[in-house]
Amino acid sequence: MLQFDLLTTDPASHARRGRLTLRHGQVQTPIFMPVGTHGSVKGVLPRSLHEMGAQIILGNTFHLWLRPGLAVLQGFGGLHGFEKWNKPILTDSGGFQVWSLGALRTITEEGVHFASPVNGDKLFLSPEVSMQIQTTLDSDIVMQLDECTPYETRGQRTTERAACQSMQMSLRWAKRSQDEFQRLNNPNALFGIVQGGMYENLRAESLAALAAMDLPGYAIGGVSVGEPKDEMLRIMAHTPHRLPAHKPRYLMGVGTPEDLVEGVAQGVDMFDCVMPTRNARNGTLFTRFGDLKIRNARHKTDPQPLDGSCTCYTCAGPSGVAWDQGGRDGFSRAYLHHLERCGEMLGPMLSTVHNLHYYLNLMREIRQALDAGEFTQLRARLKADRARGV
Ligand SMILES: CNc1nc2c(CC[C@H]3O[C@@H](OC)[C@H](OC)[C@@H]3O)c3nc(N)[nH]c(=O)c3cc2[nH]1
Repeated sequence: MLQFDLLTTDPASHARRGRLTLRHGQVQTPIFMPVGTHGSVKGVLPRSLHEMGAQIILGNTFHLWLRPGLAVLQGFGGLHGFEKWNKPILTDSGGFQVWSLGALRTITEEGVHFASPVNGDKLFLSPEVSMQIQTTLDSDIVMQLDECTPYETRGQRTTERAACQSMQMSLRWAKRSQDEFQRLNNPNALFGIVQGGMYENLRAESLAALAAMDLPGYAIGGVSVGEPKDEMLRIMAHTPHRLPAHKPRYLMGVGTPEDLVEGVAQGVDMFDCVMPTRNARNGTLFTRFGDLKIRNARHKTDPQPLDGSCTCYTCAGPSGVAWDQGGRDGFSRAYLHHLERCGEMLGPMLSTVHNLHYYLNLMREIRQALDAGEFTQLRARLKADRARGV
C-alpha cells in the first residue's frame, strides 16, 4: 500500500515536493532516510531520531536474515516491533551486500549462493527468498532483489556488454520479485531498481521495462559504487527525471550534502547514505560552511559549537537555541575534541546526533524552499556557504 501525492514542481529544475502515505505513516519528500542496517541507527536513541524529525529509516534484509534470523523477527511481528520504531521502514533486498561479499559468493540466474560471513552456513538468496524475508520484516517499502552492477571488474571499467547482461538479469529478477510479492499478498510497496552501469542507453532500457511493470516506486541503483563523481552526476542527470513523474524516486547510497541538493534538482525524492553516521564515528562533521575534523588541534580550546546556526542537541543543548541566536547551552568544539581524543563513547554519539540532524534539517529547508517557490535561491546559497570553509 502506498500513495504518492505530487504537491509542487519547481519550474527551474526537476525538483518536486511530495508526500508518501505508507502503512506506518506519512513521509514528506524530498527526504533523507537514516541507515539502520542491523536494526539500529548506530549510536542514536530512537527518541533522538523522533526529535530530529526522522520520518523513515532503513533496515537490511541480508544482515537481519543472518542475525537475529527470521524466527526471532517473526516472534515480534516484524522489524517495527523488534526495534521499537513505529514509523515507516524501507528494507534493502540484500543484493548490494551479497555483491560486496566478493569471492565468497556465486551468482547464477536462479540467485546467489554464499557462505554466511557470520557462521559459515551455506545460504541461497533469490528474488523469492528476498521477498519472503522482507515480508517477515513487514517493511513499508520492499526493494526488489537486483544485481548492483560494479563500476569496475578486476580493475577494468565494466563493459557495456557486461553491464547490459547484468541489467537484464536484474529486470528478470524484478519480475520474479513482483510475482512472489503478489503471491505472498504482501500489503506493502515493492520498488524496482534501475541498473545499466554508466551507460545512458542501458539505463533507458532498464527504466522503460520497469515502468511497464507499473510498480509503486522506483530506485536508481548501481551508483555510488566507486565511480568518479562526474560519472555519478552524469547518471543523476540522465535517469531520475525519466522515471514516472507520479511515482516516488529513490537514489540509493547517495551522498554528500551537495549530492542531495543536486539529486533533488534532478527529480529525486528519497535518499539514503551511511555518510552522516559513519563520518560522525570518524570525527568528520558536516556544517553549514563545510566539513570539520574535530580531531584537529585547532579545536582544542574553541568554545563555539560545531555549527553556529544549528539547533540540534549537540550544538544548541536542551534549549535548542542556536549559538548565532544567543544560545549557549550547546557543547563546545573543545569538549567534542576532548571526547574524540579520549575515545569517549559520548563523542560519536553527540557527533551522530549533529550529522543526522544536519542532513534531516537540510531536507527540511529544501521542502520549505520548494513550498515557497525559492528552491533556486536556496540551492545557490547552500553551494556558496558550503564552499566557504570552516
Ligand atoms: C553506498 N553506495 C551504494 N549503496 C547502494 C545500495 C544500498 C546498500 C544498502 O546497504 C546498507 O548501507 C551500506 C543499507 O542497507 C540498509 C543500504 O540500503 C544498493 N542497493 C541495491 N539493492 N542495489 C544497488 O544498486 C545499490 C547501490 C548502492 N550504492
